[in-house]
Amino acid sequence: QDAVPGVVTTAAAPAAARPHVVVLATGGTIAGAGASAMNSATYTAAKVPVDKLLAGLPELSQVARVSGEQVFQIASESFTNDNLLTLARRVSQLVKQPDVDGIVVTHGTDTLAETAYFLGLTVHTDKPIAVVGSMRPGTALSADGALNLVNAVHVAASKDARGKGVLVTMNDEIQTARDVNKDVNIQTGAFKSQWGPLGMVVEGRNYWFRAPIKRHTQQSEFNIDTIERLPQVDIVYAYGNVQPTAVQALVAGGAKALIHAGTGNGSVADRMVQPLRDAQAQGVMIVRSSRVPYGFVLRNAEQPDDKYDWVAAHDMRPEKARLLTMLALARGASTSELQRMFWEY
Ligand SMILES: NC(=O)C[C@H](N)C(=O)O
Repeated sequence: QDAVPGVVTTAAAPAAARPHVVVLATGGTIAGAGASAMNSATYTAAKVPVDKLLAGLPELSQVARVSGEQVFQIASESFTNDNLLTLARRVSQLVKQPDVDGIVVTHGTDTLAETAYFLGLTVHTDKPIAVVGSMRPGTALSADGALNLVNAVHVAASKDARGKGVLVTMNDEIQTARDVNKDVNIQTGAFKSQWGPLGMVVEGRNYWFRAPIKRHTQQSEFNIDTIERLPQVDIVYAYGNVQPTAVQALVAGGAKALIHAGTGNGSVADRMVQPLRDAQAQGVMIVRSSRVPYGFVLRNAEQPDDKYDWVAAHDMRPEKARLLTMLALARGASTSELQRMFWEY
């Protein structure tokens, strides 16, 4: 292939010189199987073991030396904090090995963006980490997992992906873990970022158009190697006629912080303000995010954050705000430190 400035392909390298990529499999639809080829949405996730997934893709050997590890075999809606810690610790161990050049994590798409963001916040490396899933099981017509996985291995094997943090490779796009979210619950073009993808991966070449600006991996103040536990942080959802029942139950259940998924610009219903302040009086940090997927929550707009000592989650979706807040609390961060983190990560 002709050289293209800023573009790297690994496809032509001799076998011994090919980069070593470890595929850590966690389950999801990319390891799913349905009853018939017509079942694109009705199937069982987390069925196919990683060895079988890799054996079904001889194309991978053109891209990298690939080894697989089955870390979990679960649908990603069932991911827990313990799963996050176990996975991040394994990634952190592997990236320290000189014989490992990049990591791929195969994952269900439901919480893929959360795990990818968590890895980007906690694993210190400049080696590429590509998180990938599929919207259709491998048994379906036009299954998307095979190409998504080949693309992920290619990105993880690429020198030009180094230092860009954790990347998500779905539907030929390369997205930064921080910005990407699952925004469509059916269809292969499900992952979107309101700030746009970083680039595309097409036929074994990466095409980059931008780079992440926020702190991640090597510049992160969080480090999985020193995190023992994650404190309980929960989410309360806003809607018409909302009542304080959920807030009170979550506080009673031991929440150390609550992410309020408000309406509009992180708005809080008048009858919810006092219950949230009562929770705060019991030591629970309050973070204002929004159930609206795009835009961002402005500090002191809609609610007086300075006066109440509340934190604005900026453009973080509630579920990602939960992850940053857990990591902040694990470090004993104050509300002003957590606010700084929302601007920086
Ligand atoms: N497409 C998928 O992977 C969805 C599945 N529920 C999962 O997250 O495991």
